[in-house]
Amino acid sequence: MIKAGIIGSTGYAGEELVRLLLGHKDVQIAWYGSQSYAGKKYQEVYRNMFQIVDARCIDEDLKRLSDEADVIFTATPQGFLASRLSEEILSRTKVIDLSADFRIKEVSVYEKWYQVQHNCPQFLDEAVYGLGEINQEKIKSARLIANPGCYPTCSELAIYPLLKECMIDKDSIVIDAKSGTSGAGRGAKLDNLYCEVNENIKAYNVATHRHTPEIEEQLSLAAGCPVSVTFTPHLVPMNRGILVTAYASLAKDVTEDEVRDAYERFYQKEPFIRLLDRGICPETRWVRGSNYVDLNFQIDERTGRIVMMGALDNLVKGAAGQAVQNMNILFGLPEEEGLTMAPMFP
Ligand SMILES: NC(=O)C1=CN([C@@H]2O[C@H](COP(=O)(O)OP(=O)(O)OC[C@H]3O[C@@H](n4cnc5c(N)ncnc54)[C@H](OP(=O)(O)O)[C@@H]3O)[C@@H](O)[C@H]2O)C=CC1
Ligand SMILES: CC(=O)N[C@@H](CCC(=O)OP(=O)(O)O)C(=O)O
Repeated sequence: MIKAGIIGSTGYAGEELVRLLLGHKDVQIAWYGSQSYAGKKYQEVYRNMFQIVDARCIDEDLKRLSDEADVIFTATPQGFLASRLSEEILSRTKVIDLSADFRIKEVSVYEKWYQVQHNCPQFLDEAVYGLGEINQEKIKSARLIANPGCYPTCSELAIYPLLKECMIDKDSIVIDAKSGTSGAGRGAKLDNLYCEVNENIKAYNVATHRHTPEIEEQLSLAAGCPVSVTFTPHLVPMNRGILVTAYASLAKDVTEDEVRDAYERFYQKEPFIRLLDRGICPETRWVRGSNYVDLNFQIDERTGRIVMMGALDNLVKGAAGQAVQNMNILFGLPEEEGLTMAPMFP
């Protein structure tokens, strides 16, 4: 049995981790970390866990907790892990971080976009970007995994094969993305009140969203040279889900079959990527509660552009599901273990 500890178990991403790990046959949750609910029963924080989880939340030092877990998930705000990680911790346990602390290799880029000081730059080189579809081999032997962001996961998976195959002009990429409100976490914020979100859709953090450098770094690795993108997120009135619609100019004459071949070649062995049938657009409702990413594309012959589309559940493939997928790869388990649930509907 793998003993797992969760710091930030009371947040939305943390709770989704709890839900998934409870259904994982090779995992036992060793402790439920929380600052504000320390001493309280987890089932009192999340009533869906009534008669399922009897444990109380604990607020303990990460170093001490690392003795009691084979893997620690940190589902905590930006800066938390980077201010506590040490060689001692990494020599005792694997760490899968759901925050952005170790996703971006350049400290100055991280500090500029996240507006926090990075307190642990010595582990940035070692951290592996946990996108299993692209970095599976590196993940296998990692000690520290930087779980990708929700928007970046969807954007990168939709665009990656076509950039890698030089089918699109790297300077022409525009990403329009939409997210449900759980993407903003459980903490009380004015912008996320029912009346602010319901019956509304808005763009936010236009040209300044902190996921931009993460997407650019990963797409640059695919292209083999610097790539910059225009990334615009939108908040939509639903609980879960991310929809990406990305546009780029075609770099050469390609047919629909050639583009489809590229996606199929890249993702043929990937259990969580579903390339939809021709003409079917991804929809968030068809992936909800699952670790699937639905992808498709459409060539616009008239403008010489291609539209690349993706949908995922931000709390599953965009956060906790991807973290469990990474844990499976790290511990040599089948990648799908504990993640084979079908999407829920309605
Ligand atoms: N929501 C999403 O869709 C996604 C989230 N993420 C990332 O996952 C992380 C968690 O996000 P999310 O669950 O949405 O956020 P929430 O605000 O819902 O939860 C944050 C969690 O962090 C804990 N926490 C806050 N401050 C501290 C602290 N100083 N020390 C220890 N624990 C602390 C809180 O615990 P408590 O209050 O009990 O102490 C809570 O459990 C973030 O880094 C986020 O960016 C990544 C991808 C998608
Ligand atoms: C709707 C909403 O507010 N979404 C969040 C998603 C951020 C997130 O999940 O944080 P990571 O950087 O750890 O991926 C946002 O736009 O900030």
